[in-house]
Amino acid sequence: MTQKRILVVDDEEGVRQFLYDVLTHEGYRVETAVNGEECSVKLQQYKPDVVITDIRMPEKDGFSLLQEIKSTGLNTPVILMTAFGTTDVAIQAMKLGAFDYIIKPFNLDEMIQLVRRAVMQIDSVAAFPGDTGKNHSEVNIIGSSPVMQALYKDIGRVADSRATVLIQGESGTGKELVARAIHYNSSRRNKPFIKINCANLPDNLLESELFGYERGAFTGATSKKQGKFELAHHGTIFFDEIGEISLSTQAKLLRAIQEKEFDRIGGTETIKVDVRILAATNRKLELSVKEGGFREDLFFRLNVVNLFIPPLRERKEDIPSLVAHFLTKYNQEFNRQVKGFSEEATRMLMKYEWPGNVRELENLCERAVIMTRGTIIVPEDIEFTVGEKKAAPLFMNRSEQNLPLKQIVADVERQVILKALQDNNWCRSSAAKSLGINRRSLYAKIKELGLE
Ligand SMILES: Nc1ncnc2c1ncn2[C@@H]1O[C@H](COP(=O)(O)OP(=O)(O)OP(=O)(O)O)[C@@H](O)[C@H]1O
Repeated sequence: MTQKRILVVDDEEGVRQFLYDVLTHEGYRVETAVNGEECSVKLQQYKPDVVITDIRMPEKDGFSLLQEIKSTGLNTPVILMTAFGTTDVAIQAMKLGAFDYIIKPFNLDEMIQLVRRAVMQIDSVAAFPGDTGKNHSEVNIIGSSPVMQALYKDIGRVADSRATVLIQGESGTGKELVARAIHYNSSRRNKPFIKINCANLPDNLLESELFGYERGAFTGATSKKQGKFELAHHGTIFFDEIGEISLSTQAKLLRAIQEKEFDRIGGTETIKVDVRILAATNRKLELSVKEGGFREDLFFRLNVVNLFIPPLRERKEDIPSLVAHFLTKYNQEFNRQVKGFSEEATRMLMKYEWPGNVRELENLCERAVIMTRGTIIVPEDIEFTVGEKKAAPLFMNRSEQNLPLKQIVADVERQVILKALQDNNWCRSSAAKSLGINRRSLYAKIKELGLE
């Protein structure tokens, strides 16, 4: 077997030397380059089987190098190294066709395994479309746990394909965020991303939402209406809670997906569309298929690629970065300067099981930013939706703090409204109903209290 050649590119001498020693010891022929320019020259001269390159380098960085290699049609696997494992870097790396990326400081065995895999797959590396545009991701997915890193890689891999993706995960794990990340990292990014929530909509309404209708199609159809399928032309349509649709709508949806065409309700003309389909569910759809509640053929159509987002309790190491992200977000929104959680409060966050996942954590942070008196959030400011610790009634806390009555009332209103919105899945009309006020009053309160 011929000795495989590895080219290591890094502007840091220590890293070059280290990889040189380790990989030579593993039996590879190793060559090094100090920057992207030198690498370009060595690619020609040396024809490496695998390239390992740092991302951040002056002038020509790892991404440019990767693009250069891909644009010449070479199948050489490129392993990117970075000290910053952000979502964007991960998605971009995989999207541009990196074999993999590794976060510094890395573990020796991890790198050796990676190189072995790259060498083994030299001739079968998947070719990725070389989108040279900048990353338009408008989606900030936080979390650097191994499972989330793997997810970013998958997003990068599937983004630019037309493949239908089924995103599975418990409620509040970030399925919609992932759907948006796929759209904004695809070539459809400048076209519409249309979401349709399949839950809570009766059949006829869902169908008219999806396919639109002609004037006079039914009582009340006073003018023609375009459906979401038409509106999403050239873009992406995202079916949230797909597991909730009835068997009869499933049949119509299957036709639209399969044939890429449909009829408006009451219409005679067949409309052709080009849409990318993404769907999400917090149910085990496989189970619904078995039980006869979900069509197997539709399931297979949707489940071309399956992405699973693990619940937050299985990736608690992501909590600190999520908390930091939400504190920044809500400090800005409510013009507060909350610095963080006290030690005890942090312990509570890490101990809790998060049945409502990231959404629950976000709501907790939002509420805590609003409610805390100081700049550090203490256990009293924390209220879990389910379990652990129930905060003392807010009114008691506030009145004991000698605050002006107006502020106490506003704080209480804020808390009660937030809770009602949360309990009603952020549906304002249901929240208004549960609060016993009309929708308009709720809107006015939301505005007045800065909860928009
Ligand atoms: N990894 C993450 N980083 C930052 N924000 C997140 C993350 N995951 C979820 N969120 C936030 O949590 C909230 C819930 O996320 P999202 O709506 O995407 O969840 P979901 O799984 O689609 O929920 P559901 O099943 O209830 O529709 C959103 O406000 C989203 O921005």
